[in-house]
Amino acid sequence: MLEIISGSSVKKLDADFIADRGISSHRLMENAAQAFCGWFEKKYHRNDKVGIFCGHGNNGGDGLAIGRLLWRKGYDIIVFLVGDFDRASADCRLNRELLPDKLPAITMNDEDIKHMEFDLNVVIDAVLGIGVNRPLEGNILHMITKLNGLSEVSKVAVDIPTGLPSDECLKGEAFRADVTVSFQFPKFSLMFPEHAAFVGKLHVVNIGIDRNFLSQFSENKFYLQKKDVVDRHISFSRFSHKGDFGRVLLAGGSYGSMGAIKMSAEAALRTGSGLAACLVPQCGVNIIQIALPEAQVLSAESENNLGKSYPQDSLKRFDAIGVGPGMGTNSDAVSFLKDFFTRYHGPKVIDADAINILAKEKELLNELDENCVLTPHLKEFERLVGACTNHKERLSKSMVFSKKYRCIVVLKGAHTCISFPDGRQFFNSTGNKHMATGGAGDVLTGMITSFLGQGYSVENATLCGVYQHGLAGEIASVYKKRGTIATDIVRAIPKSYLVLKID
Ligand SMILES: NC(=O)C1=CN([C@@H]2O[C@H](COP(=O)(O)OP(=O)(O)OC[C@H]3O[C@@H](n4cnc5c(N)ncnc54)[C@H](OP(=O)(O)O)[C@@H]3O)[C@@H](O)[C@H]2O)[C@H](O)CC1
Ligand SMILES: [K+]
Repeated sequence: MLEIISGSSVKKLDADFIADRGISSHRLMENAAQAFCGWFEKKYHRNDKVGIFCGHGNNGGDGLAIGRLLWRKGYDIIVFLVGDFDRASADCRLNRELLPDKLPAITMNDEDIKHMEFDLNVVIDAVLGIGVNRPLEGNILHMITKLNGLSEVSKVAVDIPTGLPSDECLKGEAFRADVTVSFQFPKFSLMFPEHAAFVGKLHVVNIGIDRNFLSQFSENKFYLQKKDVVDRHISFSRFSHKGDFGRVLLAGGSYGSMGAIKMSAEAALRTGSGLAACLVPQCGVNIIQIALPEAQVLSAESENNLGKSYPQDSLKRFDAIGVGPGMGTNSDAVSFLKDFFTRYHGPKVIDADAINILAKEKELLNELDENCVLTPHLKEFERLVGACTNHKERLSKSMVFSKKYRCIVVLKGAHTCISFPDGRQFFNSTGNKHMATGGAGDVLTGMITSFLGQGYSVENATLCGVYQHGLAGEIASVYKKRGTIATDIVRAIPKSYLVLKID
């Protein structure tokens, strides 16, 4: 499991690692540069014109080493020196000395920055890394603003885009990367949705600091990747029957919002549930039966919203229940939820309007069962806990909430964060902007509910559900791009199993 460690600890981590392994800091920088180049070579051609913008700290040192290595491999490289090289760090200075004489290196003063026309296909940003300690200004600000304005240029940030603090929210300007190649682990602030436009795609390369070593610096924050979920899946045998794959119920829907519960139930079936049923108000019965013939339908007595009268006794048939999608928040829906909380104490996912009801009726929070899963998007979460000034605050409040109510909070968004009551937070690595579409959350509810019904522990169900939902979104959007809709994500769930090599 890849740790996310705060930037303030990285200096100590580097120093301890170097001392422990008896290597030089220059060697570690060389490892970082090699790892970057290994990634770069797979993406870019030797006839691309590559400009590497280097500052005077170790991030600049990385950039200079990258320049040397790529130049040796035959890339067309120009190095631009941006910063105060009289104050260069030791490894930056050494890498500057190691630059081959024939490799052009141009010192940029403010006039050059203003007037220079860049004829480049690729810009590599190695001006500042995690050492940034104030908003950009002067030369560096002008340089970064100019680079951000270049069009039809591929922009790559080394470790972290220049200007982004590693653990805080951005104040001022930063480099807007298409891709950020971060060393060893993603820096915490790369997980913030406010920074998505600066980070671009995130890629993490290994620079040789092993997991065991990193774990000494653990801050209980983890980056959730493919290898972390594969072993969490249950294998079923050829003798498995419908019951083994779990019976789940999705409760919700209201007049005009029946699609939400249909998508949740369909997602549960595509995730592998042996049986999925929908509990809907009367107006939804025919809709669900026609739209999703594989689902059973249970009807509440009321016409347009779930209400207090519904087939209560049938709840015990289900191995897991997802509640909330399309449910509405009127008084009928509130009385349904209150009744449901008193009757069903099995594994459950609480989403959408069920969360909105919790936000309105705060005393209901005390009825939450230990280990229930809440899946708010950012707005729903703030309705629950109050307005937050930024994502860092949201993340800290979601941890506090999870500990207080002993529940699992899935804070949805780019790098969905899953908080567990023991203080661990997992940040998802899958998914993309094309998943920001109505109904995507209903699909996630169906998937997590399905895994709970299949007998996964709540931890495994949540981590597998979030990871695979993002993966299905990536698969769905390969050709559909911004035309991707939630049912495309549902249809891509089977293929996500193929990618994970799970049958
Ligand atoms: N394990 C790893 O991840 C490794 C990372 N490496 C790389 O090292 C950088 C971090 O290097 P560091 O030297 O600590 O920091 P920076 O390169 O980011 O630069 C720090 C210098 O920048 C000055 N500074 C800070 N803020 C500003 C600003 N807004 N404007 C101008 N200058 C600024 C600061 O000096 P001051 O005295 O002026 O405050 C520093 O001199 C990491 O990101 C990786 O890329 C290693 O290569 C290997 C291991
Ligand atoms: K950088």
